[in-house]
Amino acid sequence: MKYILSPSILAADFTELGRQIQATETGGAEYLHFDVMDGVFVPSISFGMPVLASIKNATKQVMDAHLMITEPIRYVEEFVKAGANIVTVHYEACEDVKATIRKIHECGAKAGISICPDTPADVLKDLLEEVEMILVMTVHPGFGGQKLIPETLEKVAEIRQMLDDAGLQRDIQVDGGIYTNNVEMALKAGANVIVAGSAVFKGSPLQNTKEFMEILKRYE
Ligand SMILES: O=C(CO)[C@@H](O)[C@H](O)COP(=O)(O)O
Repeated sequence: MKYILSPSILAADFTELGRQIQATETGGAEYLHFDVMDGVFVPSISFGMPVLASIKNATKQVMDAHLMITEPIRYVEEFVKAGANIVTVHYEACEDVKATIRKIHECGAKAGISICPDTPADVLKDLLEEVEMILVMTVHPGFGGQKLIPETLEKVAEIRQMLDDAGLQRDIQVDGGIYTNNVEMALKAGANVIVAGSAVFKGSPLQNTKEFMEILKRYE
């Protein structure tokens, strides 16, 4: 299994964005995470397609868009056009989850499905085969800089078991409150794609990325 770091630019210094993204790429982060918030599904508003479009040609990283928006099917095509290679939508935000996943694939992107901390893992049972990635939120979505909720990692283990039982190889992403001092808890539970915002962008993004990558390499 591949272990990947996906730095969330939500925590970046936007006056230094290009340089900071470059630093994470140099440090070994293969993905770049975009936390898109609409002020409806989550209480905060972040950024949208123009930000992805302006970054698209500035990095070779896989553009990993996490849509924390209501009825994301409405915007899938625009996010893929703006450069998203992976589009992750929330189970709780979709009226028709399967149609939304289909739309992502029709647009040419990989599909991820995400669940909030209070949503049980078994809602995903019929969806695991349909997606390339499952995102288990380790904080309540809406803001960066929160503390990881340890119980969410039990769901990571449960989903990895469900995947193994079904003979499926899928990525499991975790997002929220992940630092170098707790990332191994997530890796041991079965996650292999790590989102980190504050832990990467506060201080030196290059050094922080390298520290994460050293840990991830031990699990390869
Ligand atoms: O997606 C969200 C919140 O909705 C965040 O969890 C960020 O993507 C990660 O932020 P840190 O907790 O790493 O600062």
